[in-house]
Amino acid sequence: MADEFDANSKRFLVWLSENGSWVSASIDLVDLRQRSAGRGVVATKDIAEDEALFSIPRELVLLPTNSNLSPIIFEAVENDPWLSLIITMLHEYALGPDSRWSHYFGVLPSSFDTPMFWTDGELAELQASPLTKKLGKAQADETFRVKLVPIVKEQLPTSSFFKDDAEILALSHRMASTIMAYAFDIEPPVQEVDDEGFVSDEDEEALPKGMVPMADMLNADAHRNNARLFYEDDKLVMKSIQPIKAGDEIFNDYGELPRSDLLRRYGYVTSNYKQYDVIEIPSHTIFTSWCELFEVADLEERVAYLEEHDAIDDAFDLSHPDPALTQPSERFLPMMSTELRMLISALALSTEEFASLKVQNKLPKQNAPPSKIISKTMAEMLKSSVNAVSAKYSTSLSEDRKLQEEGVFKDSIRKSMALEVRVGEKEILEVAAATLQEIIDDNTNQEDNGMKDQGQKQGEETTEGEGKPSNKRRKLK
Ligand SMILES: C[S@@+](CC[C@H](N)C(=O)[O-])C[C@H]1O[C@@H](n2cnc3c(N)ncnc32)[C@H](O)[C@@H]1O
Repeated sequence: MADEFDANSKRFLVWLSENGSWVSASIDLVDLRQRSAGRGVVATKDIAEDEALFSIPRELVLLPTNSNLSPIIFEAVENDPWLSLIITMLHEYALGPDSRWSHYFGVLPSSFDTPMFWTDGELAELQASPLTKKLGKAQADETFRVKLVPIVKEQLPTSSFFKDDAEILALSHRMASTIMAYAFDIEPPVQEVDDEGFVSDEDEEALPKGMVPMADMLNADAHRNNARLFYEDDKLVMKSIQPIKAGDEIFNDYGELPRSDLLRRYGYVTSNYKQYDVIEIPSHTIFTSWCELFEVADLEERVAYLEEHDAIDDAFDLSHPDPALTQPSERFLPMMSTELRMLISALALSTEEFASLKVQNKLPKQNAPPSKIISKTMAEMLKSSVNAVSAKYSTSLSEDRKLQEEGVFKDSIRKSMALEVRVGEKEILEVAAATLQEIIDDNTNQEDNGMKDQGQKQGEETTEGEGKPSNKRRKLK
């Protein structure tokens, strides 16, 4: 097996050089399967910053416009970058040895560890991770069945290669997953930029997706990024962005992805991405917590107003706190997205304040000090939401940590990755709940002291016991 793996790597490198590419003698394509990383690129000599590592001519990029397929085929999918590239890859794959890219296919994967391909038992180990709702398998099946299958059968010159619809569907998933983990957005030779040197979002969205041989052999590992792809007129050049020592692996940048996204898109996780982890708090959970804790007569009106101002998402991310900060409110603030801050600020307004905001057609100000931005009221509501999300997982963080220590999933890379993802999410939930409790306990918050006095005047309690939302609701001023 090792022989075939190595032979495919060698054939691929020969193919590159025979087709106008250049690969530096200071790097090598190596076998990293021992640490479950497939192939990777390493430095064989010390490399200076800004040194070219390899260059690939633009014609060698596996791209719809570089194939010999008619543009009419791509118009049938409205030139969608994903679908166009899937069609191109299906066609080139079907051509077999007659494809210009056949030796490239020899180093591309035929199976994946992304959750899209997991069994129900493996998926169950993700428990309540929001990742389970993002896989979109049924939707992808539907798109492939409705849009791709008819094109492949009726318009591809290689249609006879495909045995039946099921094979087209399976290969479409394989190509889509390859694109997800390997493709690049291919910048054109000349790109229009605005006065400040930025490409417009529309132009960026419209970029075609393409498979860049060799550039996609680079693995990634959060802060270990030491190379980057540069788009030149006639070629794409990978360059070092810092000095690299002989023997070190060369890493591209896949972005600041939470481990759940790393798993969904690339089928692997490493603890180096822990810093980017997030947990989603669904907006309906926030509204439910709010209504359970407080009387908000005009919740629907507030939600409608915020929706009108595009300030409501289906869910809001919570990320890791800034441990360097000492005040709980200061620490918690960076955990919240601006959108979540906006939402809770708007919900916490009194009826009069909200009415005035509406008259001014504005959203709540976000420039108050942290202790004002996260009042006790908000902390109670957020903590109740965080607890509701935690309760959806079937095991606790300490139980999961024990499972990790015992290595219960050591024979299943997929289950152990699921465990790592859910542990990361539970860690954020735990730290969020603890920090929010600190804010609640912080009696220096003038605003909440005022509200508590008022609440007591009405003969109502605030909260019952440690972290439990009161079942007696409190009026918001
Ligand atoms: C762009 S490809 C990189 C080349 C890939 N290793 C190969 O053998 O084809 C992306 C894939 O590489 C793997 N990968 C990337 N970085 C990794 C890492 N730090 N650890 C383990 N696997 C990694 C994942 O399977 C991912 O889907």
